[in-house]
Amino acid sequence: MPDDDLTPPGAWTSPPALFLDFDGTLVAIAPTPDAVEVAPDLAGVLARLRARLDGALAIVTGRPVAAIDDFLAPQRFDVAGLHGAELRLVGEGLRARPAAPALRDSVSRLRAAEAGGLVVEDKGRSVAVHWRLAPRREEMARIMMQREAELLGPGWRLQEGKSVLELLPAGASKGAAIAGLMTRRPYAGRTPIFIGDDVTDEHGFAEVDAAGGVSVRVGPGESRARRRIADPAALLACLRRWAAGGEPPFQEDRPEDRS
Ligand SMILES: O=P(O)(O)OC[C@H]1O[C@H](O[C@H]2O[C@H](CO)[C@@H](O)[C@H](O)[C@H]2O)[C@H](O)[C@@H](O)[C@@H]1O
Repeated sequence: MPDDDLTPPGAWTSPPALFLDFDGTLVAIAPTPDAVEVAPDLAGVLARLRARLDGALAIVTGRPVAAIDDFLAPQRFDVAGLHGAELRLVGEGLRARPAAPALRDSVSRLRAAEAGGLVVEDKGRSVAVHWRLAPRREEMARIMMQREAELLGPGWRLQEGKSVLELLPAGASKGAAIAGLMTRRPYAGRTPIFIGDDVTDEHGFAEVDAAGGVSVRVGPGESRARRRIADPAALLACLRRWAAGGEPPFQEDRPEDRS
């Protein structure tokens, strides 16, 4: 995206609501899903930031809510999981449609075909096949997942990601998840900021742009996001400053906010 498309949004007209992706955004990409390294102060920084934002901070992720709870323990955050197919607000129970028995059959078939470094990630209400450790198996993974999508039918969709393809309930998207949260307290009436790094985050960028908010892409690559930040380490440094009482980032077109 050329620099002249990085339109400075100007000062916010209302206080911000912060929506954060997890993998590739709050933690660096790792070889496998369970190998990510969470900075020891990440959960504390997010908790302090949430207090500064009067509670208006949520994680919007492809991970299950339970995985985010584990990574950020003992803190609990509002989490839209599985690209929006799950929602759990702090102090409330998990909201999600019932797990689909047909997906169990898909997981079994995918596991039976799991070979040569492909990783099948069973997320309960969705399933992902990763080829990061076996790039030459990408085509095989795509064929397997396309077949499962056809078997499951129109209630399901495929989601592209970084060296991964996921099967999700068709209505789930990060844009819909952010739109839903923006109708609730304490998010309603605020300026939404969404920070993410991947194809699935483009739905979220579109949603916050349409709502007059701020879309921020972490790292390089084509994106509709209007702002850039170099990598998860740069973002964490920025969130630390904000949580510690510094000026909110992404209000002006500041060079340090861009890669
Ligand atoms: O929406 P996100 O929070 O960014 O989650 C998207 C997917 O992230 C994970 O996979 C990605 O990160 C892994 C760990 O770095 C990496 O090994 C993999 O190649 C990436 O695709 C996670 O495993 C998925 O469940 C999430 O949907």
